[in-house]
Amino acid sequence: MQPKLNRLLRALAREGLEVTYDGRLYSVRLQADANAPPAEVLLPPDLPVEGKAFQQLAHLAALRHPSGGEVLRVRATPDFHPGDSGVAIGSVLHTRGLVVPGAVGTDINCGMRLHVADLSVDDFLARRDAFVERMKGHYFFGTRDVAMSSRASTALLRDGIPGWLLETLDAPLGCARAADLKQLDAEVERIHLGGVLRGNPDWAPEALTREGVVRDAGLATIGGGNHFVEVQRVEAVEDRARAWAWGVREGQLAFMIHSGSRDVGKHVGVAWKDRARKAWPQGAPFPDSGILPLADETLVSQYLEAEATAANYAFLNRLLLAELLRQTLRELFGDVEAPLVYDVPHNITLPHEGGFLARKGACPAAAEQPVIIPGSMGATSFLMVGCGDARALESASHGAGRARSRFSLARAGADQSEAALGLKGVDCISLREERRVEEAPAAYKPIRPVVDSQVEAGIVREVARLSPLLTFKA
Ligand SMILES: Nc1nc2c(ncn2[C@@H]2O[C@H](COP(=O)(O)O)[C@@H](O)[C@H]2O)c(=O)[nH]1
Ligand SMILES: [Mn+2]
Ligand SMILES: [Mn+2]
Repeated sequence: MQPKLNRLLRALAREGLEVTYDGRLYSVRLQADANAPPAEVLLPPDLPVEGKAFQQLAHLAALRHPSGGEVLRVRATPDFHPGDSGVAIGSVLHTRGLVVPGAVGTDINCGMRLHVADLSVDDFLARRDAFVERMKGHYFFGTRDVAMSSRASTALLRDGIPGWLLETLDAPLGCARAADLKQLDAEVERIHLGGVLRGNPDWAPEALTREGVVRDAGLATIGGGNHFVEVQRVEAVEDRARAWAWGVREGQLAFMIHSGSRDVGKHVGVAWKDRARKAWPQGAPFPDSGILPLADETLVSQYLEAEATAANYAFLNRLLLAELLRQTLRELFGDVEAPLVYDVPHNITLPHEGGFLARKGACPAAAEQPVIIPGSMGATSFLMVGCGDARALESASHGAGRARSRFSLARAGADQSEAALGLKGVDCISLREERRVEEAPAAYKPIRPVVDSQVEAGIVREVARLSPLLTFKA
């Protein structure tokens, strides 16, 4: 065993974790809790890991509620790294009789959306500057028009994209032309879960359902940090039959969108963190991790409804980010279609085998399902297909995963040269200069071993590779 790995295992043991590693899969448990199910992490030996992420995962597996319910299994994907709110990114949690709002967090239904367009890179680059200026207007300067009626907004929060479409087809309100809405209708089946979870507008900020026209709750905005909209080229196709069926061909332009539920997710996530604390049985000690499950049946179903409400909002947020892009393509390049390949959430709780599966930064990877795995703004991204691997809880990584913190990259004295940050040739469009540094390719793990380890484990298969041309970061 490598000395570095030995050191890590010894350090984890000193911190109270029981850890084994077979060169592929870690098994982690709190020494103090032999009854908790061991959490598994799929991680090749050459990828960086932080002890803190193992701590967070072991605590997640050891969660219990005094009134009952249980954690059945915990698994983590190879993009696994520590999370800011106590739950490691890449965690997948299978429970029965309880749900854990913190295991999804506040960016409910953060997810990836992929479109392709029959436009050559040369034609696109010839008008790159005009494209960038228009998209900056849409994404950064709020010149967009995404107002919608409170009726449409209420329908969205309750019935997702199909509900929103039904209302909007009657009264488009400038956010999409009637012809575009027909296309959106045809594309609903390429949104995970058909773009709908059963929500309830009462859980959303009040301004969204008040009579009149809703103008802003972060709708059609990318959001900060590692969220992005990226123009890519379909570099290579590995599975030609499947790519063909999904409308993907080598040489096409692609558009990848990474964003979530903006103000609505925050509203729901923060409110339920508070509720979980208030609902914790009096006198019972709080878990060391500070992560609180809900076990009361009514609270569980109310939380899931609130989460669904925010998830519906996120589906529309990504859809509108894509609509602004398609509109701009048409303005600049004529009748270019940019059909949807797939839209998939990676922060969400869904029913699973009589219980619940909460993913925080993990992509659903059921058999035959498209899986989107971005690398970084300087690395390859992947379109994969899921294999439905039960051991991996039908989940794949949702990216490469952070290897270095924003702080370590941006701190005074850090080498911020293009070469050190991997920024050579990267076209990053942002109003904040610090984003280029914080989000540089060097911030992320190498994507190849992340993807290969999952192919070898039978979790996903490769369909196509996408290389970045330019990336919008807010
Ligand atoms: N293709 C790009 N991928 C990127 C970029 N910035 C981040 N990333 C990848 O996305 C995931 C997102 O992680 P999340 O935890 O915020 O959901 C991350 O692990 C990176 O691999 C980018 O600009 N382009
Ligand atoms: Mn997010
Ligand atoms: Mn995300």
